[in-house]
Amino acid sequence: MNKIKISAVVYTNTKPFIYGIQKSEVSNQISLALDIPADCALKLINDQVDIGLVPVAVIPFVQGAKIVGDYCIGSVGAVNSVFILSNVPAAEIKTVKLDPESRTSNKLAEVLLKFHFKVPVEFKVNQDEDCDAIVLIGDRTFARKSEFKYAYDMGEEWMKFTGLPFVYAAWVANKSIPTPFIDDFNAALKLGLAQRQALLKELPSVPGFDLEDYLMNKLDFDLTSAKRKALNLFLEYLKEL
Ligand SMILES: C=C(O[C@@H]1C=C(C(=O)O)C=C[C@H]1O)C(=O)O
Repeated sequence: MNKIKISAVVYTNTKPFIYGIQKSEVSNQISLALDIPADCALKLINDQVDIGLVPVAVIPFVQGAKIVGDYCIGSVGAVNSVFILSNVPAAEIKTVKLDPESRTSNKLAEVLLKFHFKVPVEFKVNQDEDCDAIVLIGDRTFARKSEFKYAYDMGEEWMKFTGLPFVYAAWVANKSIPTPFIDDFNAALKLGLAQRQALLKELPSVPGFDLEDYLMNKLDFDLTSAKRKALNLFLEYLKEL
């Protein structure tokens, strides 16, 4: 049988899922690549993979997109790895440099600055530009908050704005995948989440960053109905940008 091709996020936030997959039989049916989120998105859109842990902002661009399984990369309030970092308060931000590795959080920054902070801002993709603020996600944010006067945690700001949790990335298929595979895959994800303490013992510590709090408390992996509601609301806001 052909293997199911999967692209998953290379950051620490996805390690519980990878741990569960590697410890499960289903790994024999998978060809797994670890990519930055922007590349997970590209691979799923271009049909180079069958399933991706993709930034939710790209779901409208995936033909035949179907969310699979019961898990995601999400948070209920602060996530501690998705930031607008700045030396001026939000009200004074005029230019923001986007994170080339991100697709969701770049758009979340646009939504929050326009509808929550209500400041008109110019967004730059050129990494050489000098800006008032930057969007930064993933492991590159670990222990970097204190370098800036203001660190807006976008999970926390979204919660203040909408009263809802948030979904950054979801497992999305671009074609019909056999249900028995999805069931086994979902069970592997669940196993990995249940074994986060064992995983933490294997991960190198990060000075100035509480990895246990991040994986056990800040990240919230259950794709609940409140998170699905938040996802639909976020996709609606994207149409208003
Ligand atoms: C919580 C995070 O969620 C992520 C943010 C993403 C994005 O902004 O496009 C995509 C995948 C996730 O890795 C993070 O990377 O810190």
